[in-house]
Amino acid sequence: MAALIHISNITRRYGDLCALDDVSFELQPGEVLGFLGPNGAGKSTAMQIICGTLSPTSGQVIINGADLQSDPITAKGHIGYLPETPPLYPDMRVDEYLTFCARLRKIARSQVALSVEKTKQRCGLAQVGSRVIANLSKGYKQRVGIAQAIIHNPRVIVLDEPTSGLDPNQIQEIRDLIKTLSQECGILISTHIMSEVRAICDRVLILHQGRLVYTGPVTTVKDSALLITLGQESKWDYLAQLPGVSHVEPIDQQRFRLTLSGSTSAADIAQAIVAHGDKLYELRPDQGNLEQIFSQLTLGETNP
Ligand SMILES: Nc1ncnc2c1ncn2[C@@H]1O[C@H](COP(=O)(O)OP(=O)(O)OP(=O)(O)O)[C@@H](O)[C@H]1O
Repeated sequence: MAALIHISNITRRYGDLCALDDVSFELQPGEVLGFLGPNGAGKSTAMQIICGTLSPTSGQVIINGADLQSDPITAKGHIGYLPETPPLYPDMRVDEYLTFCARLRKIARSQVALSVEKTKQRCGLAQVGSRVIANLSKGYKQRVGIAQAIIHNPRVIVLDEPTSGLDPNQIQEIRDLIKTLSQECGILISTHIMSEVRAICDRVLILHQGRLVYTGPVTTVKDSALLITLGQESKWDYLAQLPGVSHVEPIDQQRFRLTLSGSTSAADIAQAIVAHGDKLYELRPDQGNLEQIFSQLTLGETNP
C-alpha cells in the first residue's frame, strides 16, 4: 500500500538551531499517527513543512504520491490542516465560512453547496449552519475548524492539538469524529496528552530536540505490562510461572505489575489466574508505560 505521507531525511535549521534533524517517517492510509514531544521538540516545524507552509533546509516530502517541492499545488490539495488555533472568521455564519473555504479550495461553484452540506453532516454541524461562529461553544468551533480542513475531501488530515482547551464531553466528541474520519484518510495528530494517544492513535512518533527518538505501535506499548489486584490471602509466587509473564513486580501485598512477553494478552493472564484458583479483583493495562518511554527518551535539555 502506497504511503499517504512519505518524509525522507527532513532537516530544518533556524540560523544555528537545528529544529529538525534528519527526520524520516511514513503515514499509511487508515492510520492515526500520534506526534509527541516536549515543547520545542520540532512538532510544529514538522507539521508546517508537511503542510507546505515552511520549506525544509533539506529532505523530501511526498504527499499521496505528489512531491511537495516540485508539485506543490497537487500535494497541498491532498492535505487538510487544522492549526492549534483554528483559522475561523468569528463574524461569519458557519454556512458562509464553509462556503468561503470551499471556494478557496477551488471546489466547482456547482458543487459548493453539496460539499458544505456533506461536510456539516460529517462533522455534526447540520443544526448550526446559520449560527454566527463567535457564539458557538469551543467544541463546536473546533468542529468548524475540522470541517474547513476536510471540505475538499483530502486524503491526509493534519491536526495540531485538536482537543486542547475542550471539556471532557467535547474531547470525547472530537475523538469520535477523528476516529470516524480515519476510516477514509490518514491522520497525523500532535498532542501532549498521553491518554489521547492511547484513545485514538495506532502508532506514535516521539521527537526530542529535532530528532525522531521513538516510533512504534501504541498497542505494543499499551499491552506490554498489566497492573493486577489479587485477593488478600493470595500466594502470588506462581505469577512468574504463568506462560507469557516475563517479570513480576509487587507494588504491595495485593497489587502487582506484570511485564508480558510476545503476544500474550490480558485475557490470557486473567484466564490463567482464575484457572489457578486465585481471586482477581482488578486487571488493567499499565498506562504508565507510554509515559515512562516518553520521559526516558525526552529527559534533559529541551530547545528554547
Ligand atoms: N521562526 C522561528 N525562528 C527561530 N526559531 C524557531 C522558529 N520557529 C521555531 N523555532 C525554534 O525551533 C524549535 C522547534 O520549535 P517547534 O515550534 O517546532 O516545537 P514544538 O515541538 O512544536 O513545540 P510546542 O510543543 O511548544 O509547540 C524551538 O527551539 C523553537 O524555538
